[in-house]
Amino acid sequence: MLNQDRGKVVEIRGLKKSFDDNHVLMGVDLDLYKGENLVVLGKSGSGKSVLIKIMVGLLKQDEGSIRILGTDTDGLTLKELNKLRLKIGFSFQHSALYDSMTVKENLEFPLTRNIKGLSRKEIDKRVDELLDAVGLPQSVNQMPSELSGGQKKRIGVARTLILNPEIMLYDEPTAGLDPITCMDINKLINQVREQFNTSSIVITHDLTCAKETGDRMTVLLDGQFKATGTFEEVFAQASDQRVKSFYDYNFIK
Ligand SMILES: Nc1ncnc2c1ncn2[C@@H]1O[C@H](COP(=O)(O)OP(=O)(O)OP(=O)(O)O)[C@@H](O)[C@H]1O
Repeated sequence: MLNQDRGKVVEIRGLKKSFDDNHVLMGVDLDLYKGENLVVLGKSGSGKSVLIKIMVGLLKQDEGSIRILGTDTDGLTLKELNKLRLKIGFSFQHSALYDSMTVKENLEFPLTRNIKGLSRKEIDKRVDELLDAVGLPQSVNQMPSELSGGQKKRIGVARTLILNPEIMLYDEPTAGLDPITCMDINKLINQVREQFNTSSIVITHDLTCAKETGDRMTVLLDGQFKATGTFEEVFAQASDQRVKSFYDYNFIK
């Protein structure tokens, strides 16, 4: 079945955001379909993180509407917004693990904070499931400082998944990693989609990551999406010279 036939989990229309004279988003439309990985490409400073932060309510848009899992975010009370947020997993660029906690404690933290009354056995089971899913069961008692960059990303993904989100937002998942580890993380993103039935937005400027993980991609340029489609549609048929040059800089021909 085509992803488009499964319905939308995110629908953004006419999103605008400026910081004084810095007009970052200037009328952005975005659809995320159930079960797809959508890649948002854009150079540094183009507004990718601002878009994601608005989606999870960390920033407020100036104009435009956001519909997530059938709910319009505008006008929600804080309680309603927090409930919706639990269905969105935000995997931060720098993993955002707590340095003073073990891997197990890092994973338990969002679980016990958001779901009351879980037994010790249930918590341990969920932590074990997630560590297995990201291939790091042996790291359960390690401290973040003992993990490699790629391992930290995996634990960050496990921690994001622990609340069973329907939507995953990956912010620069391969930033700062060597090419082999990037490949592993790309595989993990695809595996997470299959195993946890998530729909995902992957924010990146890594074209290999985009090609490996994206069913569709869209390029953020000058505050708007300039091209949307499959990797081939966006880059082979690009009419915008800046979209083309984005490709040329990433791939040595
Ligand atoms: N809270 C803020 N206050 C003022 N300006 C901001 C704020 N957050 C972001 N900006 C500005 O918005 C623009 C887009 O920033 P953003 O972090 O979204 O870029 P990005 O595309 O994610 O870049 P990168 O790939 O480097 O992370 C930048 O010019 C940045 O300075």
